[in-house]
Amino acid sequence: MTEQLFQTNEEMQQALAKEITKHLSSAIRDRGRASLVLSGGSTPKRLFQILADCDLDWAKVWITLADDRWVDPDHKDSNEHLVNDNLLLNKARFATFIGLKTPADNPFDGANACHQKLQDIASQPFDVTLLGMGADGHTASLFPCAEELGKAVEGSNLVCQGVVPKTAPYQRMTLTLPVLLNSRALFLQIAGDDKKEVYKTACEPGDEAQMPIRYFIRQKRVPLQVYWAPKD
Ligand SMILES: O=C1O[C@H](COP(=O)(O)O)[C@@H](O)[C@H](O)[C@H]1O
Repeated sequence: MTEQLFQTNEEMQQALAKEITKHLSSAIRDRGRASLVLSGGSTPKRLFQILADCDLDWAKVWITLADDRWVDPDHKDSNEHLVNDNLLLNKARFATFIGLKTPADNPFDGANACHQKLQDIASQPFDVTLLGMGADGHTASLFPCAEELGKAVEGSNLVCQGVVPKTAPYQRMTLTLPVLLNSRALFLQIAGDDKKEVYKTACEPGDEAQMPIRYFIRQKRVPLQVYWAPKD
């Protein structure tokens, strides 16, 4: 695991964009294509805007989400909406985006169709996975105390799992822990002093199910690269 602390939020966003682009470029060079798994929330918006202008053969890049709220893709709280509005523009408009939302009424009914859509992503293991973290220690939509957490971290035949958080609004779809860890590079992007404290607590001993980010901090499969900066 590595930790990088930046003086400003912009420095972090620029550094992370450079690092992600480097991994995607190597993947394209070595395997002819690349895959990128993104998180939503407020923290990565600027990163997406920077990435949208990065020089990369975006037509060879497949993008999906670590999780999304089960709302229409044009809803203001949809992670798909965030990606559409901030990343899939300019140079990055040639990328192939596969969202998690389906027309089903809820993520449980939508799980099979979502699983099928994700089979189309052209490069697995994922080349880059970007995680965020909530104030309750959730990451992706692996929420503490959610009934579905056990299934989502143990994995099954499905790559995704419907979740009803007890600590946040909206039903969600999340990629499962084994699928998220099936990545060549894994980044955790967090901003603000409050999140730094949550992260410090997560690094201490304690139940993983209480702070699911611990599954990623403690695993040995792929080094977790932590990027932190003030909110600005
Ligand atoms: O609910 C979510 O929140 C987390 C963190 O969001 P932020 O606003 O604190 O940056 C995010 O990682 C996750 O993808 C999203 O669904």
